[in-house]
Amino acid sequence: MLPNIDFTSTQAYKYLADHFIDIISKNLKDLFKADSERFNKFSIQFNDILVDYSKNRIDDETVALLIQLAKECKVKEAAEAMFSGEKINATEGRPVLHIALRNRSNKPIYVDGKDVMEDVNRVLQQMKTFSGAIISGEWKGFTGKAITDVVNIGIGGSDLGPVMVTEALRPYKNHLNMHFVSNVDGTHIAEALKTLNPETTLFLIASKTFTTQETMANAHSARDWFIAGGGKDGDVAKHFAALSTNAKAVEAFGIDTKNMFEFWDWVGGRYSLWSAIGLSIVLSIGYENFVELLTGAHQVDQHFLNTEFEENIPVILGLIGIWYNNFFESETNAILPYDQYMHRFAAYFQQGDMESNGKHVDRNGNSVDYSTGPIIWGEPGTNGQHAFYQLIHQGTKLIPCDFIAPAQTHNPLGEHHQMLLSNFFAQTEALMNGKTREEVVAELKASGKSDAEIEKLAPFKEFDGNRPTNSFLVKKITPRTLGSLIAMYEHKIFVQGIIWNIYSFDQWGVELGKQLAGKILPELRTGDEISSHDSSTNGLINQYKNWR
Ligand SMILES: O=P(O)(O)OC[C@H]1O[C@H](O)[C@@H](O)[C@@H](O)[C@@H]1O
Repeated sequence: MLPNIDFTSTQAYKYLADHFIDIISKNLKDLFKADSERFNKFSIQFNDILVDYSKNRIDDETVALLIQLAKECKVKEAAEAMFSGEKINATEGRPVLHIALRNRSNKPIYVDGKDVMEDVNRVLQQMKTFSGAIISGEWKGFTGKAITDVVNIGIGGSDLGPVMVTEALRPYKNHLNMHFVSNVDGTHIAEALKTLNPETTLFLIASKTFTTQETMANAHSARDWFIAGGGKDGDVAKHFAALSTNAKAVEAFGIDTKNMFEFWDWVGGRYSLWSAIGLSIVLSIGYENFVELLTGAHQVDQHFLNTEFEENIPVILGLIGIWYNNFFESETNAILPYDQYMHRFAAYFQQGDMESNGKHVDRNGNSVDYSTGPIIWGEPGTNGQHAFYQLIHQGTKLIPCDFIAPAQTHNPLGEHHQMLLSNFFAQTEALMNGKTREEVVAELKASGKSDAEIEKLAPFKEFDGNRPTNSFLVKKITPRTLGSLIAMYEHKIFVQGIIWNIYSFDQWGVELGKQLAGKILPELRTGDEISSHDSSTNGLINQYKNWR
């Protein structure tokens, strides 16, 4: 059972509310000046990842009170409930066990009396054998040629994780060309198929439920293309595999269940890249590297479960997020990787975080009167600097930012990497220090401006600073460090969901739109004028019919 505590009625929350008044008047710059140990105190190194959270609007007391909050909200007990296979996803009646998928210790984890590790290891072995045959070229297509291209057809959790990881780990990839098709917009699959040859293409139909409209439509179009390209029904087994929890639907689609890579209802879609859904990752970087990814995540799982809160990265990150969300009332959180290969990292955690904690009903079924999950967004640096950083530096909104950068690049090229990292360090420093009126004036004077000009310009060139950031300095982006980074964010989201007293592992909010689209589709099939909706929806549908 998960704890069920209103965090706003805890002692710690009350103390934090008082303490907040004290903190808002403090400037980060001064906090650094006042404490030479600040960086040492507020940074944690975990293997090859250094997490520096010292540039946050916190002091010793803030951290102590936030930790008290986590304790009062029984975060540790909740983590233990998750790790031991309790059905903590109560609205779906399921355990939450992505940690089992990367449980490299193989310590048994029981669900309804059965050790799930047997199933996990069986499917991992199946992925190893299959990927080995495809990568080596031993597996032949219907005309006897080896596979050259792999198309993962899936959406949401069955797409974003595999895309993010295969992109982030491109330096580890083999000769296979990877393609990802998610959107039901026919353009997505049409463009992907343009360059492909049915004789050498393998499709992975990735869907936990195997009922998702977008994925099924794309899968059927892929199958039609395959048949039109000379494949026979009997050849489908050589070119289609399914990654799913729904064996019946896989069979009904015509995919041999021998080519089905199973996972289980205790794996949430947005936490599934560690499962059979990761087959495209395995095909792209090889099984050994996939195991490294799992290992990196497993190490963080152990860290999260066993480390005191003071040194516990996901707990600290989660608490700092709550500090901004519920006291500073910041609404968003930017994720800014200074690594081109990580360009889908923010998109991945848009689903990871917003689908998990974008909930306004607490675990008692009541509407909450406090703010929950933040809006997650971001783009890789330095591109973001030339687009939206203006608002982060000088806008009216407080935007806590996560900066992520590798110390070593996979592409040493002249001074590129040093330039990139100089921007990373400079941005976090600038956001903290800002630029005072005196500094602006001195600079303008030095450039020869008149006093009148200086007076006019100075307000626009001033930066308040005091803008918070977390810095993640990673020795190098490898399968292992990436696995660790992802797991840190996953558990951060967990910590926050526990404190907000919401259910982080269901996603009822995606249902309504799906249901309505299901009702509207038949209306679009006819030429009749539609009048069954509100006037806006009717008007749009009828104009669409006029124009199509
Ligand atoms: O893997 P599936 O079943 O196709 O679901 C794909 C996606 O569908 C919905 O949008 C949600 O339930 C997501 O969490 C899920 O990732």
